[in-house]
Amino acid sequence: MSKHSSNPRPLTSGTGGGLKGTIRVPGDKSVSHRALMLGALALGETEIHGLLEGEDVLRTAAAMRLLGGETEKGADGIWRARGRGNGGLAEAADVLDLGNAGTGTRLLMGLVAPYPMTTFFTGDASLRSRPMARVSDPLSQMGASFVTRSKGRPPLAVIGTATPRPITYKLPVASAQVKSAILLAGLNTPGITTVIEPEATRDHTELMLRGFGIEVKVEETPEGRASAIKGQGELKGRKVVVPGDPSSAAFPIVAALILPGSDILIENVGLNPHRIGLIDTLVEMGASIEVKDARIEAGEKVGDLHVKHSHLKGVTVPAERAPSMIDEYPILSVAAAFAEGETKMLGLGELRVKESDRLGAMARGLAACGVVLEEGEDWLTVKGNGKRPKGGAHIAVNLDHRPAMSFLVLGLAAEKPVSIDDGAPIDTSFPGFVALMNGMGGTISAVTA
Ligand SMILES: O=C(O)C1=C[C@@H](OP(=O)(O)O)[C@@H](O)[C@H](O)C1
Ligand SMILES: C=C(OP(=O)(O)O)C(=O)O
Repeated sequence: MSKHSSNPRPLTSGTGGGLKGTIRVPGDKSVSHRALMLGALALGETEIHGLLEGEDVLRTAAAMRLLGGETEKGADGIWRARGRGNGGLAEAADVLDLGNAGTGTRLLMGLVAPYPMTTFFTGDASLRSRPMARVSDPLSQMGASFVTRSKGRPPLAVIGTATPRPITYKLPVASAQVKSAILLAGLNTPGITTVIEPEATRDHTELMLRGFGIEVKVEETPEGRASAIKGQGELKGRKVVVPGDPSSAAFPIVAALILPGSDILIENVGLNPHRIGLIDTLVEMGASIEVKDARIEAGEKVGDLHVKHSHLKGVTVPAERAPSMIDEYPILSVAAAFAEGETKMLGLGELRVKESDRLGAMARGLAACGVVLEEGEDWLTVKGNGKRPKGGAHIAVNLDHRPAMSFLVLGLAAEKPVSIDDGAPIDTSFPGFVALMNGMGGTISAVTA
């Protein structure tokens, strides 16, 4: 049975002309969660410019308030946060409902673990099906204990510890969420907590902890990249500037590449080297994507992207690239459907445990749109013929924003319109998606009964 939100919003997209214009996408979701968590813990005021006001992030703001921090949006549009300093979280008087957000849940599980208090977590039907043992296993080694539903799924309770122990933990899966949960637990743990990752993942937590005044050392070791946090330092409020989310920019980028006549500029996109695997892959496929005015803002690399319609060729995307584009495979598989030749995407096991089974969802939905493909346990091969796919399918998105946006982008350039059963989940990461796409000439509309 498919899952949808309490107020489902069916949407459809039909073939339109090329996209034109200059746009900005909303703030980076990963950076926004972290800015609220650290800001609402730190001493003094943190100003957050460009916070993503998506549902996932607003849930983190509410959770931090329940844990004793302050987070509010000012009349000037700037978010301000203030806390009681490291070690200063208070027991939440209610369940933390993180909605659809795996990042919010897993990072907060780490943040609350080194406190002598119990914290309850729940979320929507998607979140309640996601594996959390990957986080509770290392946090148990640090002294916390857990009560969960079967297979470690939420609702769950974190029973924190008054005497946390630092650990050195080698990640069994390439996951920035697991790494971050351990580093955030290390924040209120005496001594040095170290995470070793065989494959480097996004480093927003390490960069931001440093920005707040915490000592974090990162070094390459024979076993992988080791990130070590010195616990119980003080966090000092600061100014955070959130870049545009490259995972959101991915949708207008691919839409412009597959729609003939498109020529767009996306300003102020985050270009952290651990997030740009999609851009590298699309350029290998022959995409015209030019980075302009690359600069560093508040510790993160950003730039403007000039994207023009391009003839794409199939490529092999190696498994090692997966951490740097993990959320971008749904939209890459759409680009691949318009390319000439086979695109092989390897190392996709983690896609099975996102907001939905994204590998299965993309394979089923693309096939329904007439795309020839092969699906393996952790790989997908899309066999493009250089022509636009038929489209004409109705897709159930199962509370998952990225397949939802991906299939709407496919419909913009397919032979026949594509519809999705529920566009509401898009608001978790990309509020204003439909208006932004239509403002450039896109043709996405509500399906009326
Ligand atoms: O740390 C983060 O902010 C994120 C890490 C990734 O998850 P995993 O760590 O589970 O790969 C990604 O899919 C998610 O959207 C955001
Ligand atoms: C996987 C994602 O998010 P999360 O894990 O935070 O739910 C995503 O945004 O694609």
